[in-house]
Order: sequence, then structure tokens, then C-alpha cells
Amino acid sequence: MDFFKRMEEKTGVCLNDVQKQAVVHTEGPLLLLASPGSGKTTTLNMKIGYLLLEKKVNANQIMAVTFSKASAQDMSERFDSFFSGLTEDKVHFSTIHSFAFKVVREWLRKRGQHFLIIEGNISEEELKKGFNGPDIPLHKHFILKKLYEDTNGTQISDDDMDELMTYISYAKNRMLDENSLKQVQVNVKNAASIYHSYEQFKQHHEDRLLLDFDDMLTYCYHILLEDEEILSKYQQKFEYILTDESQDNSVVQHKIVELLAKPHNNLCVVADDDQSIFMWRGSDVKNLLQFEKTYANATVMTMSQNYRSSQEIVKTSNQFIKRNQNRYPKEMFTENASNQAIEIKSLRSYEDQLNYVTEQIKRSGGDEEIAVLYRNNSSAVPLVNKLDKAGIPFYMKDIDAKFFKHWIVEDMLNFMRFSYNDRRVDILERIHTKFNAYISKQQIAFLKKKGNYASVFDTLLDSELPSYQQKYITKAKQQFKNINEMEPAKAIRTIREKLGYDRAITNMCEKYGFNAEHLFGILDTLEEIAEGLGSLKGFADRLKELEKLVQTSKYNKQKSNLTLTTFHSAKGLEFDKVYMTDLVDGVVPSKDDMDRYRNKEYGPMEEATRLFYVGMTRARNHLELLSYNYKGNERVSESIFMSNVRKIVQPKDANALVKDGQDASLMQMDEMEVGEEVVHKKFGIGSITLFDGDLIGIQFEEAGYKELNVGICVENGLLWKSEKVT
Ligand SMILES: Nc1ncnc2c1ncn2[C@@H]1O[C@H](COP(=O)(O)OP(=O)(O)OP(=O)(O)O)[C@@H](O)[C@H]1O
Repeated sequence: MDFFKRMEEKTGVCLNDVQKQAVVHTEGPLLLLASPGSGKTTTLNMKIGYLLLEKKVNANQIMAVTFSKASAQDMSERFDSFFSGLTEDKVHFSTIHSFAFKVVREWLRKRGQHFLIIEGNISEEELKKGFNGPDIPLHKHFILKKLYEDTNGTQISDDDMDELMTYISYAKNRMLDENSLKQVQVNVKNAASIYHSYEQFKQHHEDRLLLDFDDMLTYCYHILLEDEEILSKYQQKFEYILTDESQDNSVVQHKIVELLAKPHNNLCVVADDDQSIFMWRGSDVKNLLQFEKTYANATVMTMSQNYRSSQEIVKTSNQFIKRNQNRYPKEMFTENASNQAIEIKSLRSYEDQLNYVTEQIKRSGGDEEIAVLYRNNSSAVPLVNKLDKAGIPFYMKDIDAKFFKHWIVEDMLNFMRFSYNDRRVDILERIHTKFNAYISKQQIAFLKKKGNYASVFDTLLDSELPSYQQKYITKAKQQFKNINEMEPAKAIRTIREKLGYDRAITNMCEKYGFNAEHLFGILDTLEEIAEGLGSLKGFADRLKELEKLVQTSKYNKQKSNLTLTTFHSAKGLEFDKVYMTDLVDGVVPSKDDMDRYRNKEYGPMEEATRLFYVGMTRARNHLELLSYNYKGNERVSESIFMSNVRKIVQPKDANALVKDGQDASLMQMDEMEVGEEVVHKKFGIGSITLFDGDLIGIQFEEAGYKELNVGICVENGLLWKSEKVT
């Protein structure tokens, strides 16, 4: 029987024409460009089955590369569900990293060279312990920490550590030379020099070569280039190479695949350039866009039929992605039925968003598969807190319990501990610079030396104090006493406002360049967690409980239909209902994306657009976009992407708007505000993304982003207010 008929009977999946062509095109290079939900993974699996069953290829000769270990597992399970009973052959699905490691290990062993991997599991305790003495623990984190300190003379913050690691990964994955490295924007002081020292350190460490995960790739590439024997061994071994999610492969990964595929080039690259979301980590869609140049006899096929989502979701996301210029043109379509309209909701506050999502999930009753997507991992904790209080179980895709170990959280707990017992100099030592009693290092030394285990405030008041300090110490003593008797939410507010913790944080942000928004976000979350709790001890217990809940939620995959995940980790997944949350400017797109866009660097904004598109296309039937107007007391604006979608869903005719509106709706200067929707006489409908009094930046739907002179717009009546003209 025909292969496809057989497969249809076995799996119930009837491949469409392009999918079938892709399956039988086994010889020569093939780029399979596919829209979301168009059956990439399905087709790839069928192709492997076809190679085994029809072409009688030996399973060992097939290299099937996936993006992550988790996707290798998913793919392998799907393969088994299709082909169990039809073949006993086991194809090995793996990541490029694991292949690269094999090559590097083989090469180093051949040369008798010892090596040590310096990345991977490291416990939070170890991270916190840090290092003492001359010997640095041989781990990437500690090595970079030490090199940063040696270079800059200060401790590295968590944010800087994250950025430094990303920068180094990016440089290696993109294989940047000295000159290109200089073009990379990075906020970490002396990043390039630390990177160089790091490379030196790894190469000259006693008799062992130190390798991080990215080194696997760069070493593997150079080994394949230089060691003819190893290269030809693998070239002969893998007669067929298939790579999934190739839009997220980095430059060095593409190059490794390119070398291995020679000379047959029996290579099937499955990708969606519109879903490339790891540019910041070194992936590069340019390689895909140039596929036909790299491989002379390449075939490119496009799979555009979406089998996952409703008419509404497919049509709207297809229109939305056209914001981007740098892409292969594609028109995603579906034969699926119409379902509900996409819902676009702007709620009053962040808190309202949390309540809304929780309420909706509660109402749905647990039968549907639901996902809540957020841009930043830090959004997970308040959500987890709300859901748990409502008794709703959930599964979390990426566990990030960093929140609970953050120094801000430690600080709050220390303030509370100290309020129980103001004799604890050891606790005071950790917080004395963060409240307004101006207690100096010398005074801490004095208290330690004294060792009288009395109230530190009393001891200080009995000592010789500068007169200004007396009143602060007296006040602080009283405030700590009050805190001890307060409910935790009030206690946190008192620490922040009355004891001056917020001011101390602002100063630290100015001095060390910490991200204030992130730090205050943590404090707001702590307040939310504390809300309604009766005692400080209860607050500490609740934090522990939430930490455990987050850590164990990864085991809930089978137990709950609700998934909480970042946009990035939602890649490849599908759900009945999807809630995309936190859709405010500065988060989605991020502040950095917007700043770079204004400086005419368009890449990051395009990547943010793709990330949003990945989010939208996860939904089968029901998609909701959620935004809010206030986070704490701060006014925020709706995400420009959300405004885009609204306009796609409810289009307005710009010309009609301008004609009908006339003078009554002309926009005055005092009405210009970021987030406001406008109509420009020439450029049509847009949304204000920047306003500084003289200049107004508008993202137009058709004409793109423009910066205009405010005076000229007002004097010549060029701008209308969008709502009034309708
Ligand atoms: N020819 C087909 N007929 C019916 N259903 C199909 C067909 N091809 C794929 N599907 C179904 O469509 C859904 C999406 O397929 P798959 O997960 O392979 O898509 P994908 O392209 O890898 O998605 P994405 O890139 O968005 O993660 C699956 O439920 C799959 O079973």
C-alpha cells in the first residue's frame, strides 16, 4: 500500500500536497518554510518514517536535530506514536550541542588533553556562598564574577551577570571578530575586556582545558574544519540530516550543519523565519534567508496551511506579522472554522489583570487546555500567588525560583527579623545602609566589639553620636518596634516609605546602574503576597510555600490543564485558550526594543513582533490580549502591538476619519500623550510612542514609525484624535 495511505490509516493524519512533496524530497537540500501550526513537526516525523520504511535507510544514518532536549523528547514521543508497530528502528533525536560535545570529547581524547565543563548545574546555595580565598570554583559563574571584580573593582549585580553571560554567548554563537564585537551594544562595564580575560583563563588553567557550553559549538566547528578524519567520519555516517526549528539556530550551528551535510547535501531544514525569537542569543535568520545562495541546487517549499487555529486567529496573526520588513513573504491560511473573536482588554490595573485571569480560569472549569503567557519570568510569582489562593493547580514550563533568593527579598526578611530582635548586630550589618538612620561601618564595628547584646539603638544612643543622628536613631528604634506589631503588608510599606528603603534603592540604582523598575517590581510583588496575611512569620512561611509550589509545578504536567509560561518557552506548544498578559509598552515590546527602534536599529523590534506572533499562534480557539493602565501608582501605556491587533480586528478608514473629523477633533499639544491613537493627514492611523514637547514619535500602521515636529503638526492641523473623529 502507498506510504501515505498506510500512515493515514495508522495515524488519522492525511498529509496535504506540500507536506507529501516535502516527505518524498529526500535527496538534495530542502528548505521547508512553514507557518505556525502547519505541521512542521508532523511532516518531519513522516519524512523520517519514509526514509526508514520506503527508502530503507539505516536509522544510524539519520541525524535529526532539535532545538532543545525537551523538544528532542517531544519529537521522539511523536515518532513513536506514528511508527510503533511499523518499525523497530530507533532514530536518535538530539540537539546540536550534544552532537558537538561528542565531537569535542573525541578530539580531545585523541590528543590526550584533559578538559572540564564549567557550566551547568549549580545549586543556589553554592551561588550564594560565592568564593573565599585564592581558588575560584571552576564554574563559569564564579570565574566571570571574579574577573568582573578584578577588572571593575566592584561586585557584579545579578542583572549585569545575566547581561555579561548573554553577551559572551552572543559573541561566540555569532562567531564575532574583534571589529564586529565592538558594534555589540552592552551595558556591562568593560564587557569586552572581561570576555578576553575569560577566554585566557579557560585556556591556561593548569593542565586542563576549561570549556563552557558555547565552546562546544565553536570547538566542534573548528575541529570539523581542521580534522579531515573526524569530518569525513561524520559526513559518511550521516547521510540524511534534518533540522527542526532551524530559525533559532545560531551562526556557528548553521555552519556545523553545513559542513556535515557535504557533499550530498541531503539536508532538510525546517524553519519559520517569523518565529525566530533567539536573536539575542546569537540565532540568525539571515542564514535562512540566504539558503538558496548557500546551497546551489536548493529547493524551497512553503507550508502555509494552519491546522491549529480558528479563522480569526490565523487571519489576524497573518496580518500582524506583516509589520516586519525582514522576512520571507508568506500567507498563512486555514480551512478551520470560525470561532470566537479575539478579545482585547485593557484593564485598570495590574492587580485587576491578575484577578481577571484567575476568575476566567476558575470559570472555565479545568477541561480546556489553557495557557497564560508573560514576557518576563518575574510575572509568574504574583500569578502563582493568586492562583494558589484560588485553589487552581497549574503546570509551569520554565521554573525560575530566582525571585525567592533575590537580595531584595532577603532584605525585607532581614528588616522583619530585626524588628523582632533589635539586638542582632549581624542582621543590622546587612541592612544598615538601606534605611535612614545613617549607621556607618565604624558604628557596626563598634557594636560588634562592644558585644553587649543590648538593643543596638540603645547602645548607639549611649555612645557619642553626631547630633543629627540621634533623632534618626530614636525614630528608627520606634519604627522597628511598630513594624513588629504590624501586618506584613503594612510593615513592607513602612519599611519602604518611612524607613527610607525605596530611597536607598533609588540611590543604588543611580550609583550602580541597577534596573529600578525590576527592583521596585519585586517590592510590589512582595506587598501583594503579604496582602491579607496576619503576621510577619506568616509572610516568611508564605514565601517558602510559594517557592516550593513554583519548584514542584514542573511535575504537574499531567495533573493540570493550565500552563504558565514565558512567551519564549511557549514555542512549539498549543492550547485551546491563550491569555497573553502584561501587554504594555516597556514590557512588550521592552523599553530597550523601543529605545533601539528610535535610534533606527529595527532588529530588536522585529524580534519582539515575532515573539508576539509566536504567542498569538499558540491558541486554537480563544485568544485574549490583556493590558492595564496602572502598575502601582505608575501610569503605563497599552502595548503598541495590542493597538495593532485592535486595528486589524476593527479597521477604521483613515481617509474617512480625517474627512469627517474636521476641526472639532484636531489634536492640541496638551492632548498628546504616549499611547494615544491619532490620524495624520498624510500618514493615516497611528499610535503615539514618544512625546517630548518638541518631537512626537508615531508608529503609523502603514507608513511605519515617524518622528514629527509638534509645532508644525499643531499649526497646520495635521493630527486628529482617533476616537473623536469616529
Ligand atoms: N495534514 C494535516 N491534517 C490534519 N492535521 C494536521 C496535518 N498536519 C498537521 N496537523 C496537526 O496540526 C497541528 C500542528 O502541527 P505541528 O505541531 O506539527 O505544527 P508545527 O508547524 O510544528 O507548529 P509550530 O511551529 O506552531 O509549533 C497538530 O495538532 C497536528 O496533528
